[in-house]
Amino acid sequence: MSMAAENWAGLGSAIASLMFLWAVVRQYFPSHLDVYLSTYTSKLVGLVYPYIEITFAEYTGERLKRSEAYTAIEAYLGASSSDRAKRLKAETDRDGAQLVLSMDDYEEVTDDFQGVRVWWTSSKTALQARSISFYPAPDDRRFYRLTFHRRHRKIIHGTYLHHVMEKGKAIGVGNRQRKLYTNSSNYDWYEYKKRVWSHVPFEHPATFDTLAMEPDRKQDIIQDLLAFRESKEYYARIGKPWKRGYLLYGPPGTGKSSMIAAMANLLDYDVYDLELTAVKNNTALRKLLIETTSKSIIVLEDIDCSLDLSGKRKSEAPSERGSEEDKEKVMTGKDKEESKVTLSGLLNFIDGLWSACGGERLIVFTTNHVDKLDPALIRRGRMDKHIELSYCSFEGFEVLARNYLGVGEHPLFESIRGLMEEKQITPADVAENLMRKTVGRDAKENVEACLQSLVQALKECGSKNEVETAAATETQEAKVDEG
Ligand SMILES: Nc1ncnc2c1ncn2[C@@H]1O[C@H](COP(=O)(O)OP(=O)(O)OP(=O)(O)O)[C@@H](O)[C@H]1O
Ligand SMILES: [Mg+2]
Repeated sequence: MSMAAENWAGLGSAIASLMFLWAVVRQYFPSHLDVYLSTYTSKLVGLVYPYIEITFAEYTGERLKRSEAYTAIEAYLGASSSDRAKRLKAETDRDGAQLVLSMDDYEEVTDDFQGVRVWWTSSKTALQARSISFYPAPDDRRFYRLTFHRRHRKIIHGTYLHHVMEKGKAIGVGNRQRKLYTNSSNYDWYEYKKRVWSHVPFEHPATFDTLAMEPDRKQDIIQDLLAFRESKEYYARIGKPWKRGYLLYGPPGTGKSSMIAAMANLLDYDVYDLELTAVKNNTALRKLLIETTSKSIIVLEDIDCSLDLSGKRKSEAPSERGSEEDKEKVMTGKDKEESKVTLSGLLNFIDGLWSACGGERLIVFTTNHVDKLDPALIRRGRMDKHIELSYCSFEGFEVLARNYLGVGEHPLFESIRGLMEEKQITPADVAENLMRKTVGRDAKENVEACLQSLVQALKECGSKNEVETAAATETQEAKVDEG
């Protein structure tokens, strides 16, 4: 089969050369005859050349977006051809973090699938010089061409192409460098459009193992996240967009941001850090959401500070289902100049009205003052899981001691347990005390010094009762002021 196929392929290229000659000659024909001629030539070629070709161009349509099919084929061929193709090209990925191999231009590789042989070639056509354009364009149009015998048409259309896409996408996901996106406006000249998100590689090292938290709660969150990731069919069946909202609340330094990084590392997701105060209005907010990709966590940190979302809507707008106008009115408060994102805009954002474009997104809010948020914002269905991150417990301390000092027990642990029961200290403060004190000191001495410093810090901390009384007085005073 292979020899015969090679012969046919040779014949194919001879015919292609003839066609090229023909194309040159044809220019001198009157145009109405030209249409007939092209139809008959393709029919003639079809009779003697039993191969079918499919072309996958790198850019389609308005050339704004790289074709997904092309990217998947590139990854598929890159992985499967690297030991077969004679010429490969190596490029660093966009962040320069790793080398990606792919077939060089004009290279051909064969692929066998369920007993069927196909040929892939990579090629490019040079673009004609453009008139002066605002956006610089690349000089070439690249494409992959798949050639196969027409008797295999069914298997190629039915299963092979699907196999290539699935495999290519999986390889692409495995290869990718995860990213941390932020919403600042900048132009990306190479993608010919204004990008709403800019990104850097995401390299936060926090994991659930390094997070100080009670083991049961930690396990519960991990299970919840993993279940979410595997629930594509489930969400489709119950008719909900495949997304889940998390509200993380608690005092500063209790690990909210660290937990988000741990979530991203656990699920292998990208992170979109949405700075709400930099978003001009609801339309801009929608655009941002549309531009997010799946397998990502969209984070809104310190939501109580980002906007005046402090439950005013409740007192001014009579019901949660108040008219759109009511909602708009309330949120465009004092900061008109800075951001005109309204509460209803934000609610729509969360409800995923605009997330028709694929699923698998987590939305995470963090706040220090959960009581200040509008209940509509954090009701179940919007923020499905509420997680309180609080002062460090002894169990939390044990995690930190293992991480920072590599010790699971020590004579000082007992007094630390006692102190922790009555004092309030944040995990951030505990962590700070457990940081290595001096370089070169012997490990045992260092452990001792760190734990002593923690004991000292605990002694200086406010006791739980004192802190609670102070907080209550503060709230009381605030209420009197408002009154
Ligand atoms: N639960 C925790 N487990 C491990 N480390 C923690 C934890 N909480 C805080 N830390 C340490 O303290 C530092 C600050 O924590 P983080 O930024 O996560 O706090 P936060 O809750 O987001 O605070 P803020 O409300 O001010 O944003 C982290 O770099 C981390 O090292
Ligand atoms: Mg934080």
